[in-house]
Amino acid sequence: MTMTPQDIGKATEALCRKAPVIPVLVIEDAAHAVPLAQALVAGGLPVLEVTLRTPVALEAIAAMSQVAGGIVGAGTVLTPDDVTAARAAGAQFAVSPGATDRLLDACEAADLPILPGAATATEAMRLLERGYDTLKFFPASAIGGAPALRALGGPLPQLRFCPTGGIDTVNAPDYLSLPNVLCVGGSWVAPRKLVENGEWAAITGLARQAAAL
Ligand SMILES: O=C(O)C(=O)C[C@H](O)[C@H](O)COP(=O)(O)O
Repeated sequence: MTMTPQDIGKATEALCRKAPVIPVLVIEDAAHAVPLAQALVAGGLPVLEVTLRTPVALEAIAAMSQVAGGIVGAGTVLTPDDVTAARAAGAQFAVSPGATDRLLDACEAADLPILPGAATATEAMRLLERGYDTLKFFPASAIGGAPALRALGGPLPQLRFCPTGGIDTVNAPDYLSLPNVLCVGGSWVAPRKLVENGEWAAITGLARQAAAL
């Protein structure tokens, strides 16, 4: 089977509409995976992105995929090999800071919906030309934040975004109020210290706050 970019856009848009925030997770200890996923899902954030930036990321994706109510994807997906590995671990979607044709070919062939990253009008236009209309805007705050994304929506109103990078509870509403934003991504709902200390109830509290944005 091969997913079309249009199928992928429908799938990622549905994921982005499930909650206002997709937690971006950097997991250092596989034992944290399940309780962390349970804590976030309990707080109302079902869609979870595990970055492929640590040695245990794939193991964490596999474990978290068993958590009821969770939809687990892989972040920092850069290459076709990452796509194969993420798929095999049970990831239901992929997120990339950017996009290459090789990466998109691999996701389409593997039936793995992807949120490809764009930071400029040209990058967004290239993705749109290929059929992708639901994108990640990265690194959101550093490239102009909500005003930049609002400005892109002028000439490119058909694109929808999940901005990520430097977003927190304070600036998230600026993004979420834009017509071209479906949800935001961010690591603030799972701070390293709380995860290390196993403070799952506190993480559920942060998730609840994020889910209400
Ligand atoms: O690794 C990736 O592909 C990413 O997705 C990068 C993340 O979007 C940022 O690391 C978000 O991090 P914060 O700025 O801490 O919220």
